[in-house]
Amino acid sequence: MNTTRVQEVVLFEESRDVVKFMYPTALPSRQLQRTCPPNAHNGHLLPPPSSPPRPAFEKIPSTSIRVLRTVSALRRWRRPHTLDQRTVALVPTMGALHEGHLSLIRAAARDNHEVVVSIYVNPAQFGLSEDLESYPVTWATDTAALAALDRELAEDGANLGRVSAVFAPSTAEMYPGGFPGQAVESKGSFVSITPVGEVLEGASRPTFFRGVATVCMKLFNVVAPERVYFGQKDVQQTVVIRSLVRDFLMPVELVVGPTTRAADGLALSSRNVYLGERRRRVATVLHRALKAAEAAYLGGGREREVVLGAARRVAEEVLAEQMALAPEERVRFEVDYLALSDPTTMEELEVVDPAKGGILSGAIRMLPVEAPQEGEDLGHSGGPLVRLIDNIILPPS
Ligand SMILES: Nc1ncnc2c1ncn2[C@@H]1O[C@H](COP(=O)(O)OP(=O)(O)OP(=O)(O)O)[C@@H](O)[C@H]1O
Ligand SMILES: CC(C)(CO)[C@@H](O)C(=O)[O-]
Ligand code: BAL
Repeated sequence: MNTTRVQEVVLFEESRDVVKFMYPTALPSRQLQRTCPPNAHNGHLLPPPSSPPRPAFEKIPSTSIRVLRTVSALRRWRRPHTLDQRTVALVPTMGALHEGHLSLIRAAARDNHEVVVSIYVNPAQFGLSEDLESYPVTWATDTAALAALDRELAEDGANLGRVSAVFAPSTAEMYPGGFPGQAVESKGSFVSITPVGEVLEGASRPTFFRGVATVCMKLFNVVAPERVYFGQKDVQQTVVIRSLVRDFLMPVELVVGPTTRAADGLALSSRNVYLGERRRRVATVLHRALKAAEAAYLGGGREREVVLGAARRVAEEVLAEQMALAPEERVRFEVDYLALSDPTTMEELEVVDPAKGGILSGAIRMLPVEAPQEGEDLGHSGGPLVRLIDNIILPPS
């Protein structure tokens, strides 16, 4: 077999995009010269002077953060980092960025040379009757937040990297086979992670984890990150992603960041913008209920009824208080579920094994306000039904 060593020749270099071509060094130098176009100089190939200027790369203004909109542009951007052994982290998001997202990006920048933030509202994870059409899209404020965060990261010498790129593909890029089905029975190329994707959030949103696993598989394939960063706020999603990575032998490390909360305990979430002022005040009920369950566990409770009973009582008390108010003041909500689960499978537990710990989680539906008042802030999109989730980890003792 002919074993030839290769030499890298930089074809062109713009900003951080370097495209390298491989030439066999075993070729005699005259042959090597003939292989190269006539504008080659000292091994570097320069564009001919008459060639039209290449379009500038799209960047977030006043930053070096690249905006990449196609799979091929992302792969082109990625290639030199593989050759240079620079670690790449991916923080997948659906935009409408808040401090929770920024905390994940900070964690990614601490330990990786390059950080890619994806902003993509993935239709496949929205059920047919869910809020795909009204999901907040806030590109201008998102890019401003990333620019400000990038400046902050640059000033902190402890970080290995900064925000390198935003991947903001279209649905045609992400689903080349056509718009993905949102119905349970839709056909298409989907990744299903069961049984963990079928319980709790998966039971309430039957296409949700199929859509999440499918889009994350695509994002991981395109970005080829060494590490991916997800938030504990969506705890079942982290369990699904852990299974995806394990079962499809994906060479990526999953890092889970803690839930960022508002001062009153409400978990930050892009969907909080739907709440409006009246419902925002009551939306802490889920966190308060889970805290009561946590206190029951820390006080020695181990049985499901003891732990979850404490959470249910809080939810019932808050609802009773609200229902005692006039329709123009009150806030109605429904508890979708409160659960005590195994931390690795999300299977519901009858009794917590303190050596393993558990996950307390829940979802509530905040119903649209009754009797809206003149000028009342009803929230984004007129204040539709909002489904909120939250969780607390019961650590092993
Ligand atoms: N409060 C938070 N703290 C830490 N991470 C979070 C928080 N909220 C969201 N994340 C994480 O950010 C990533 C992107 O989430 P996403 O863009 O769906 O935001 P979101 O606020 O969860 O939106 P939604 O309201 O649609 O659930 C996910 O890994 C998610 O877990
Ligand atoms: C992981 C994710 C970006 C996939 O669309 C989404 O589910 C989210 O934002 O949590
Ligand atoms: N944060 C999870 C995305 C979703 O609820 O669709």
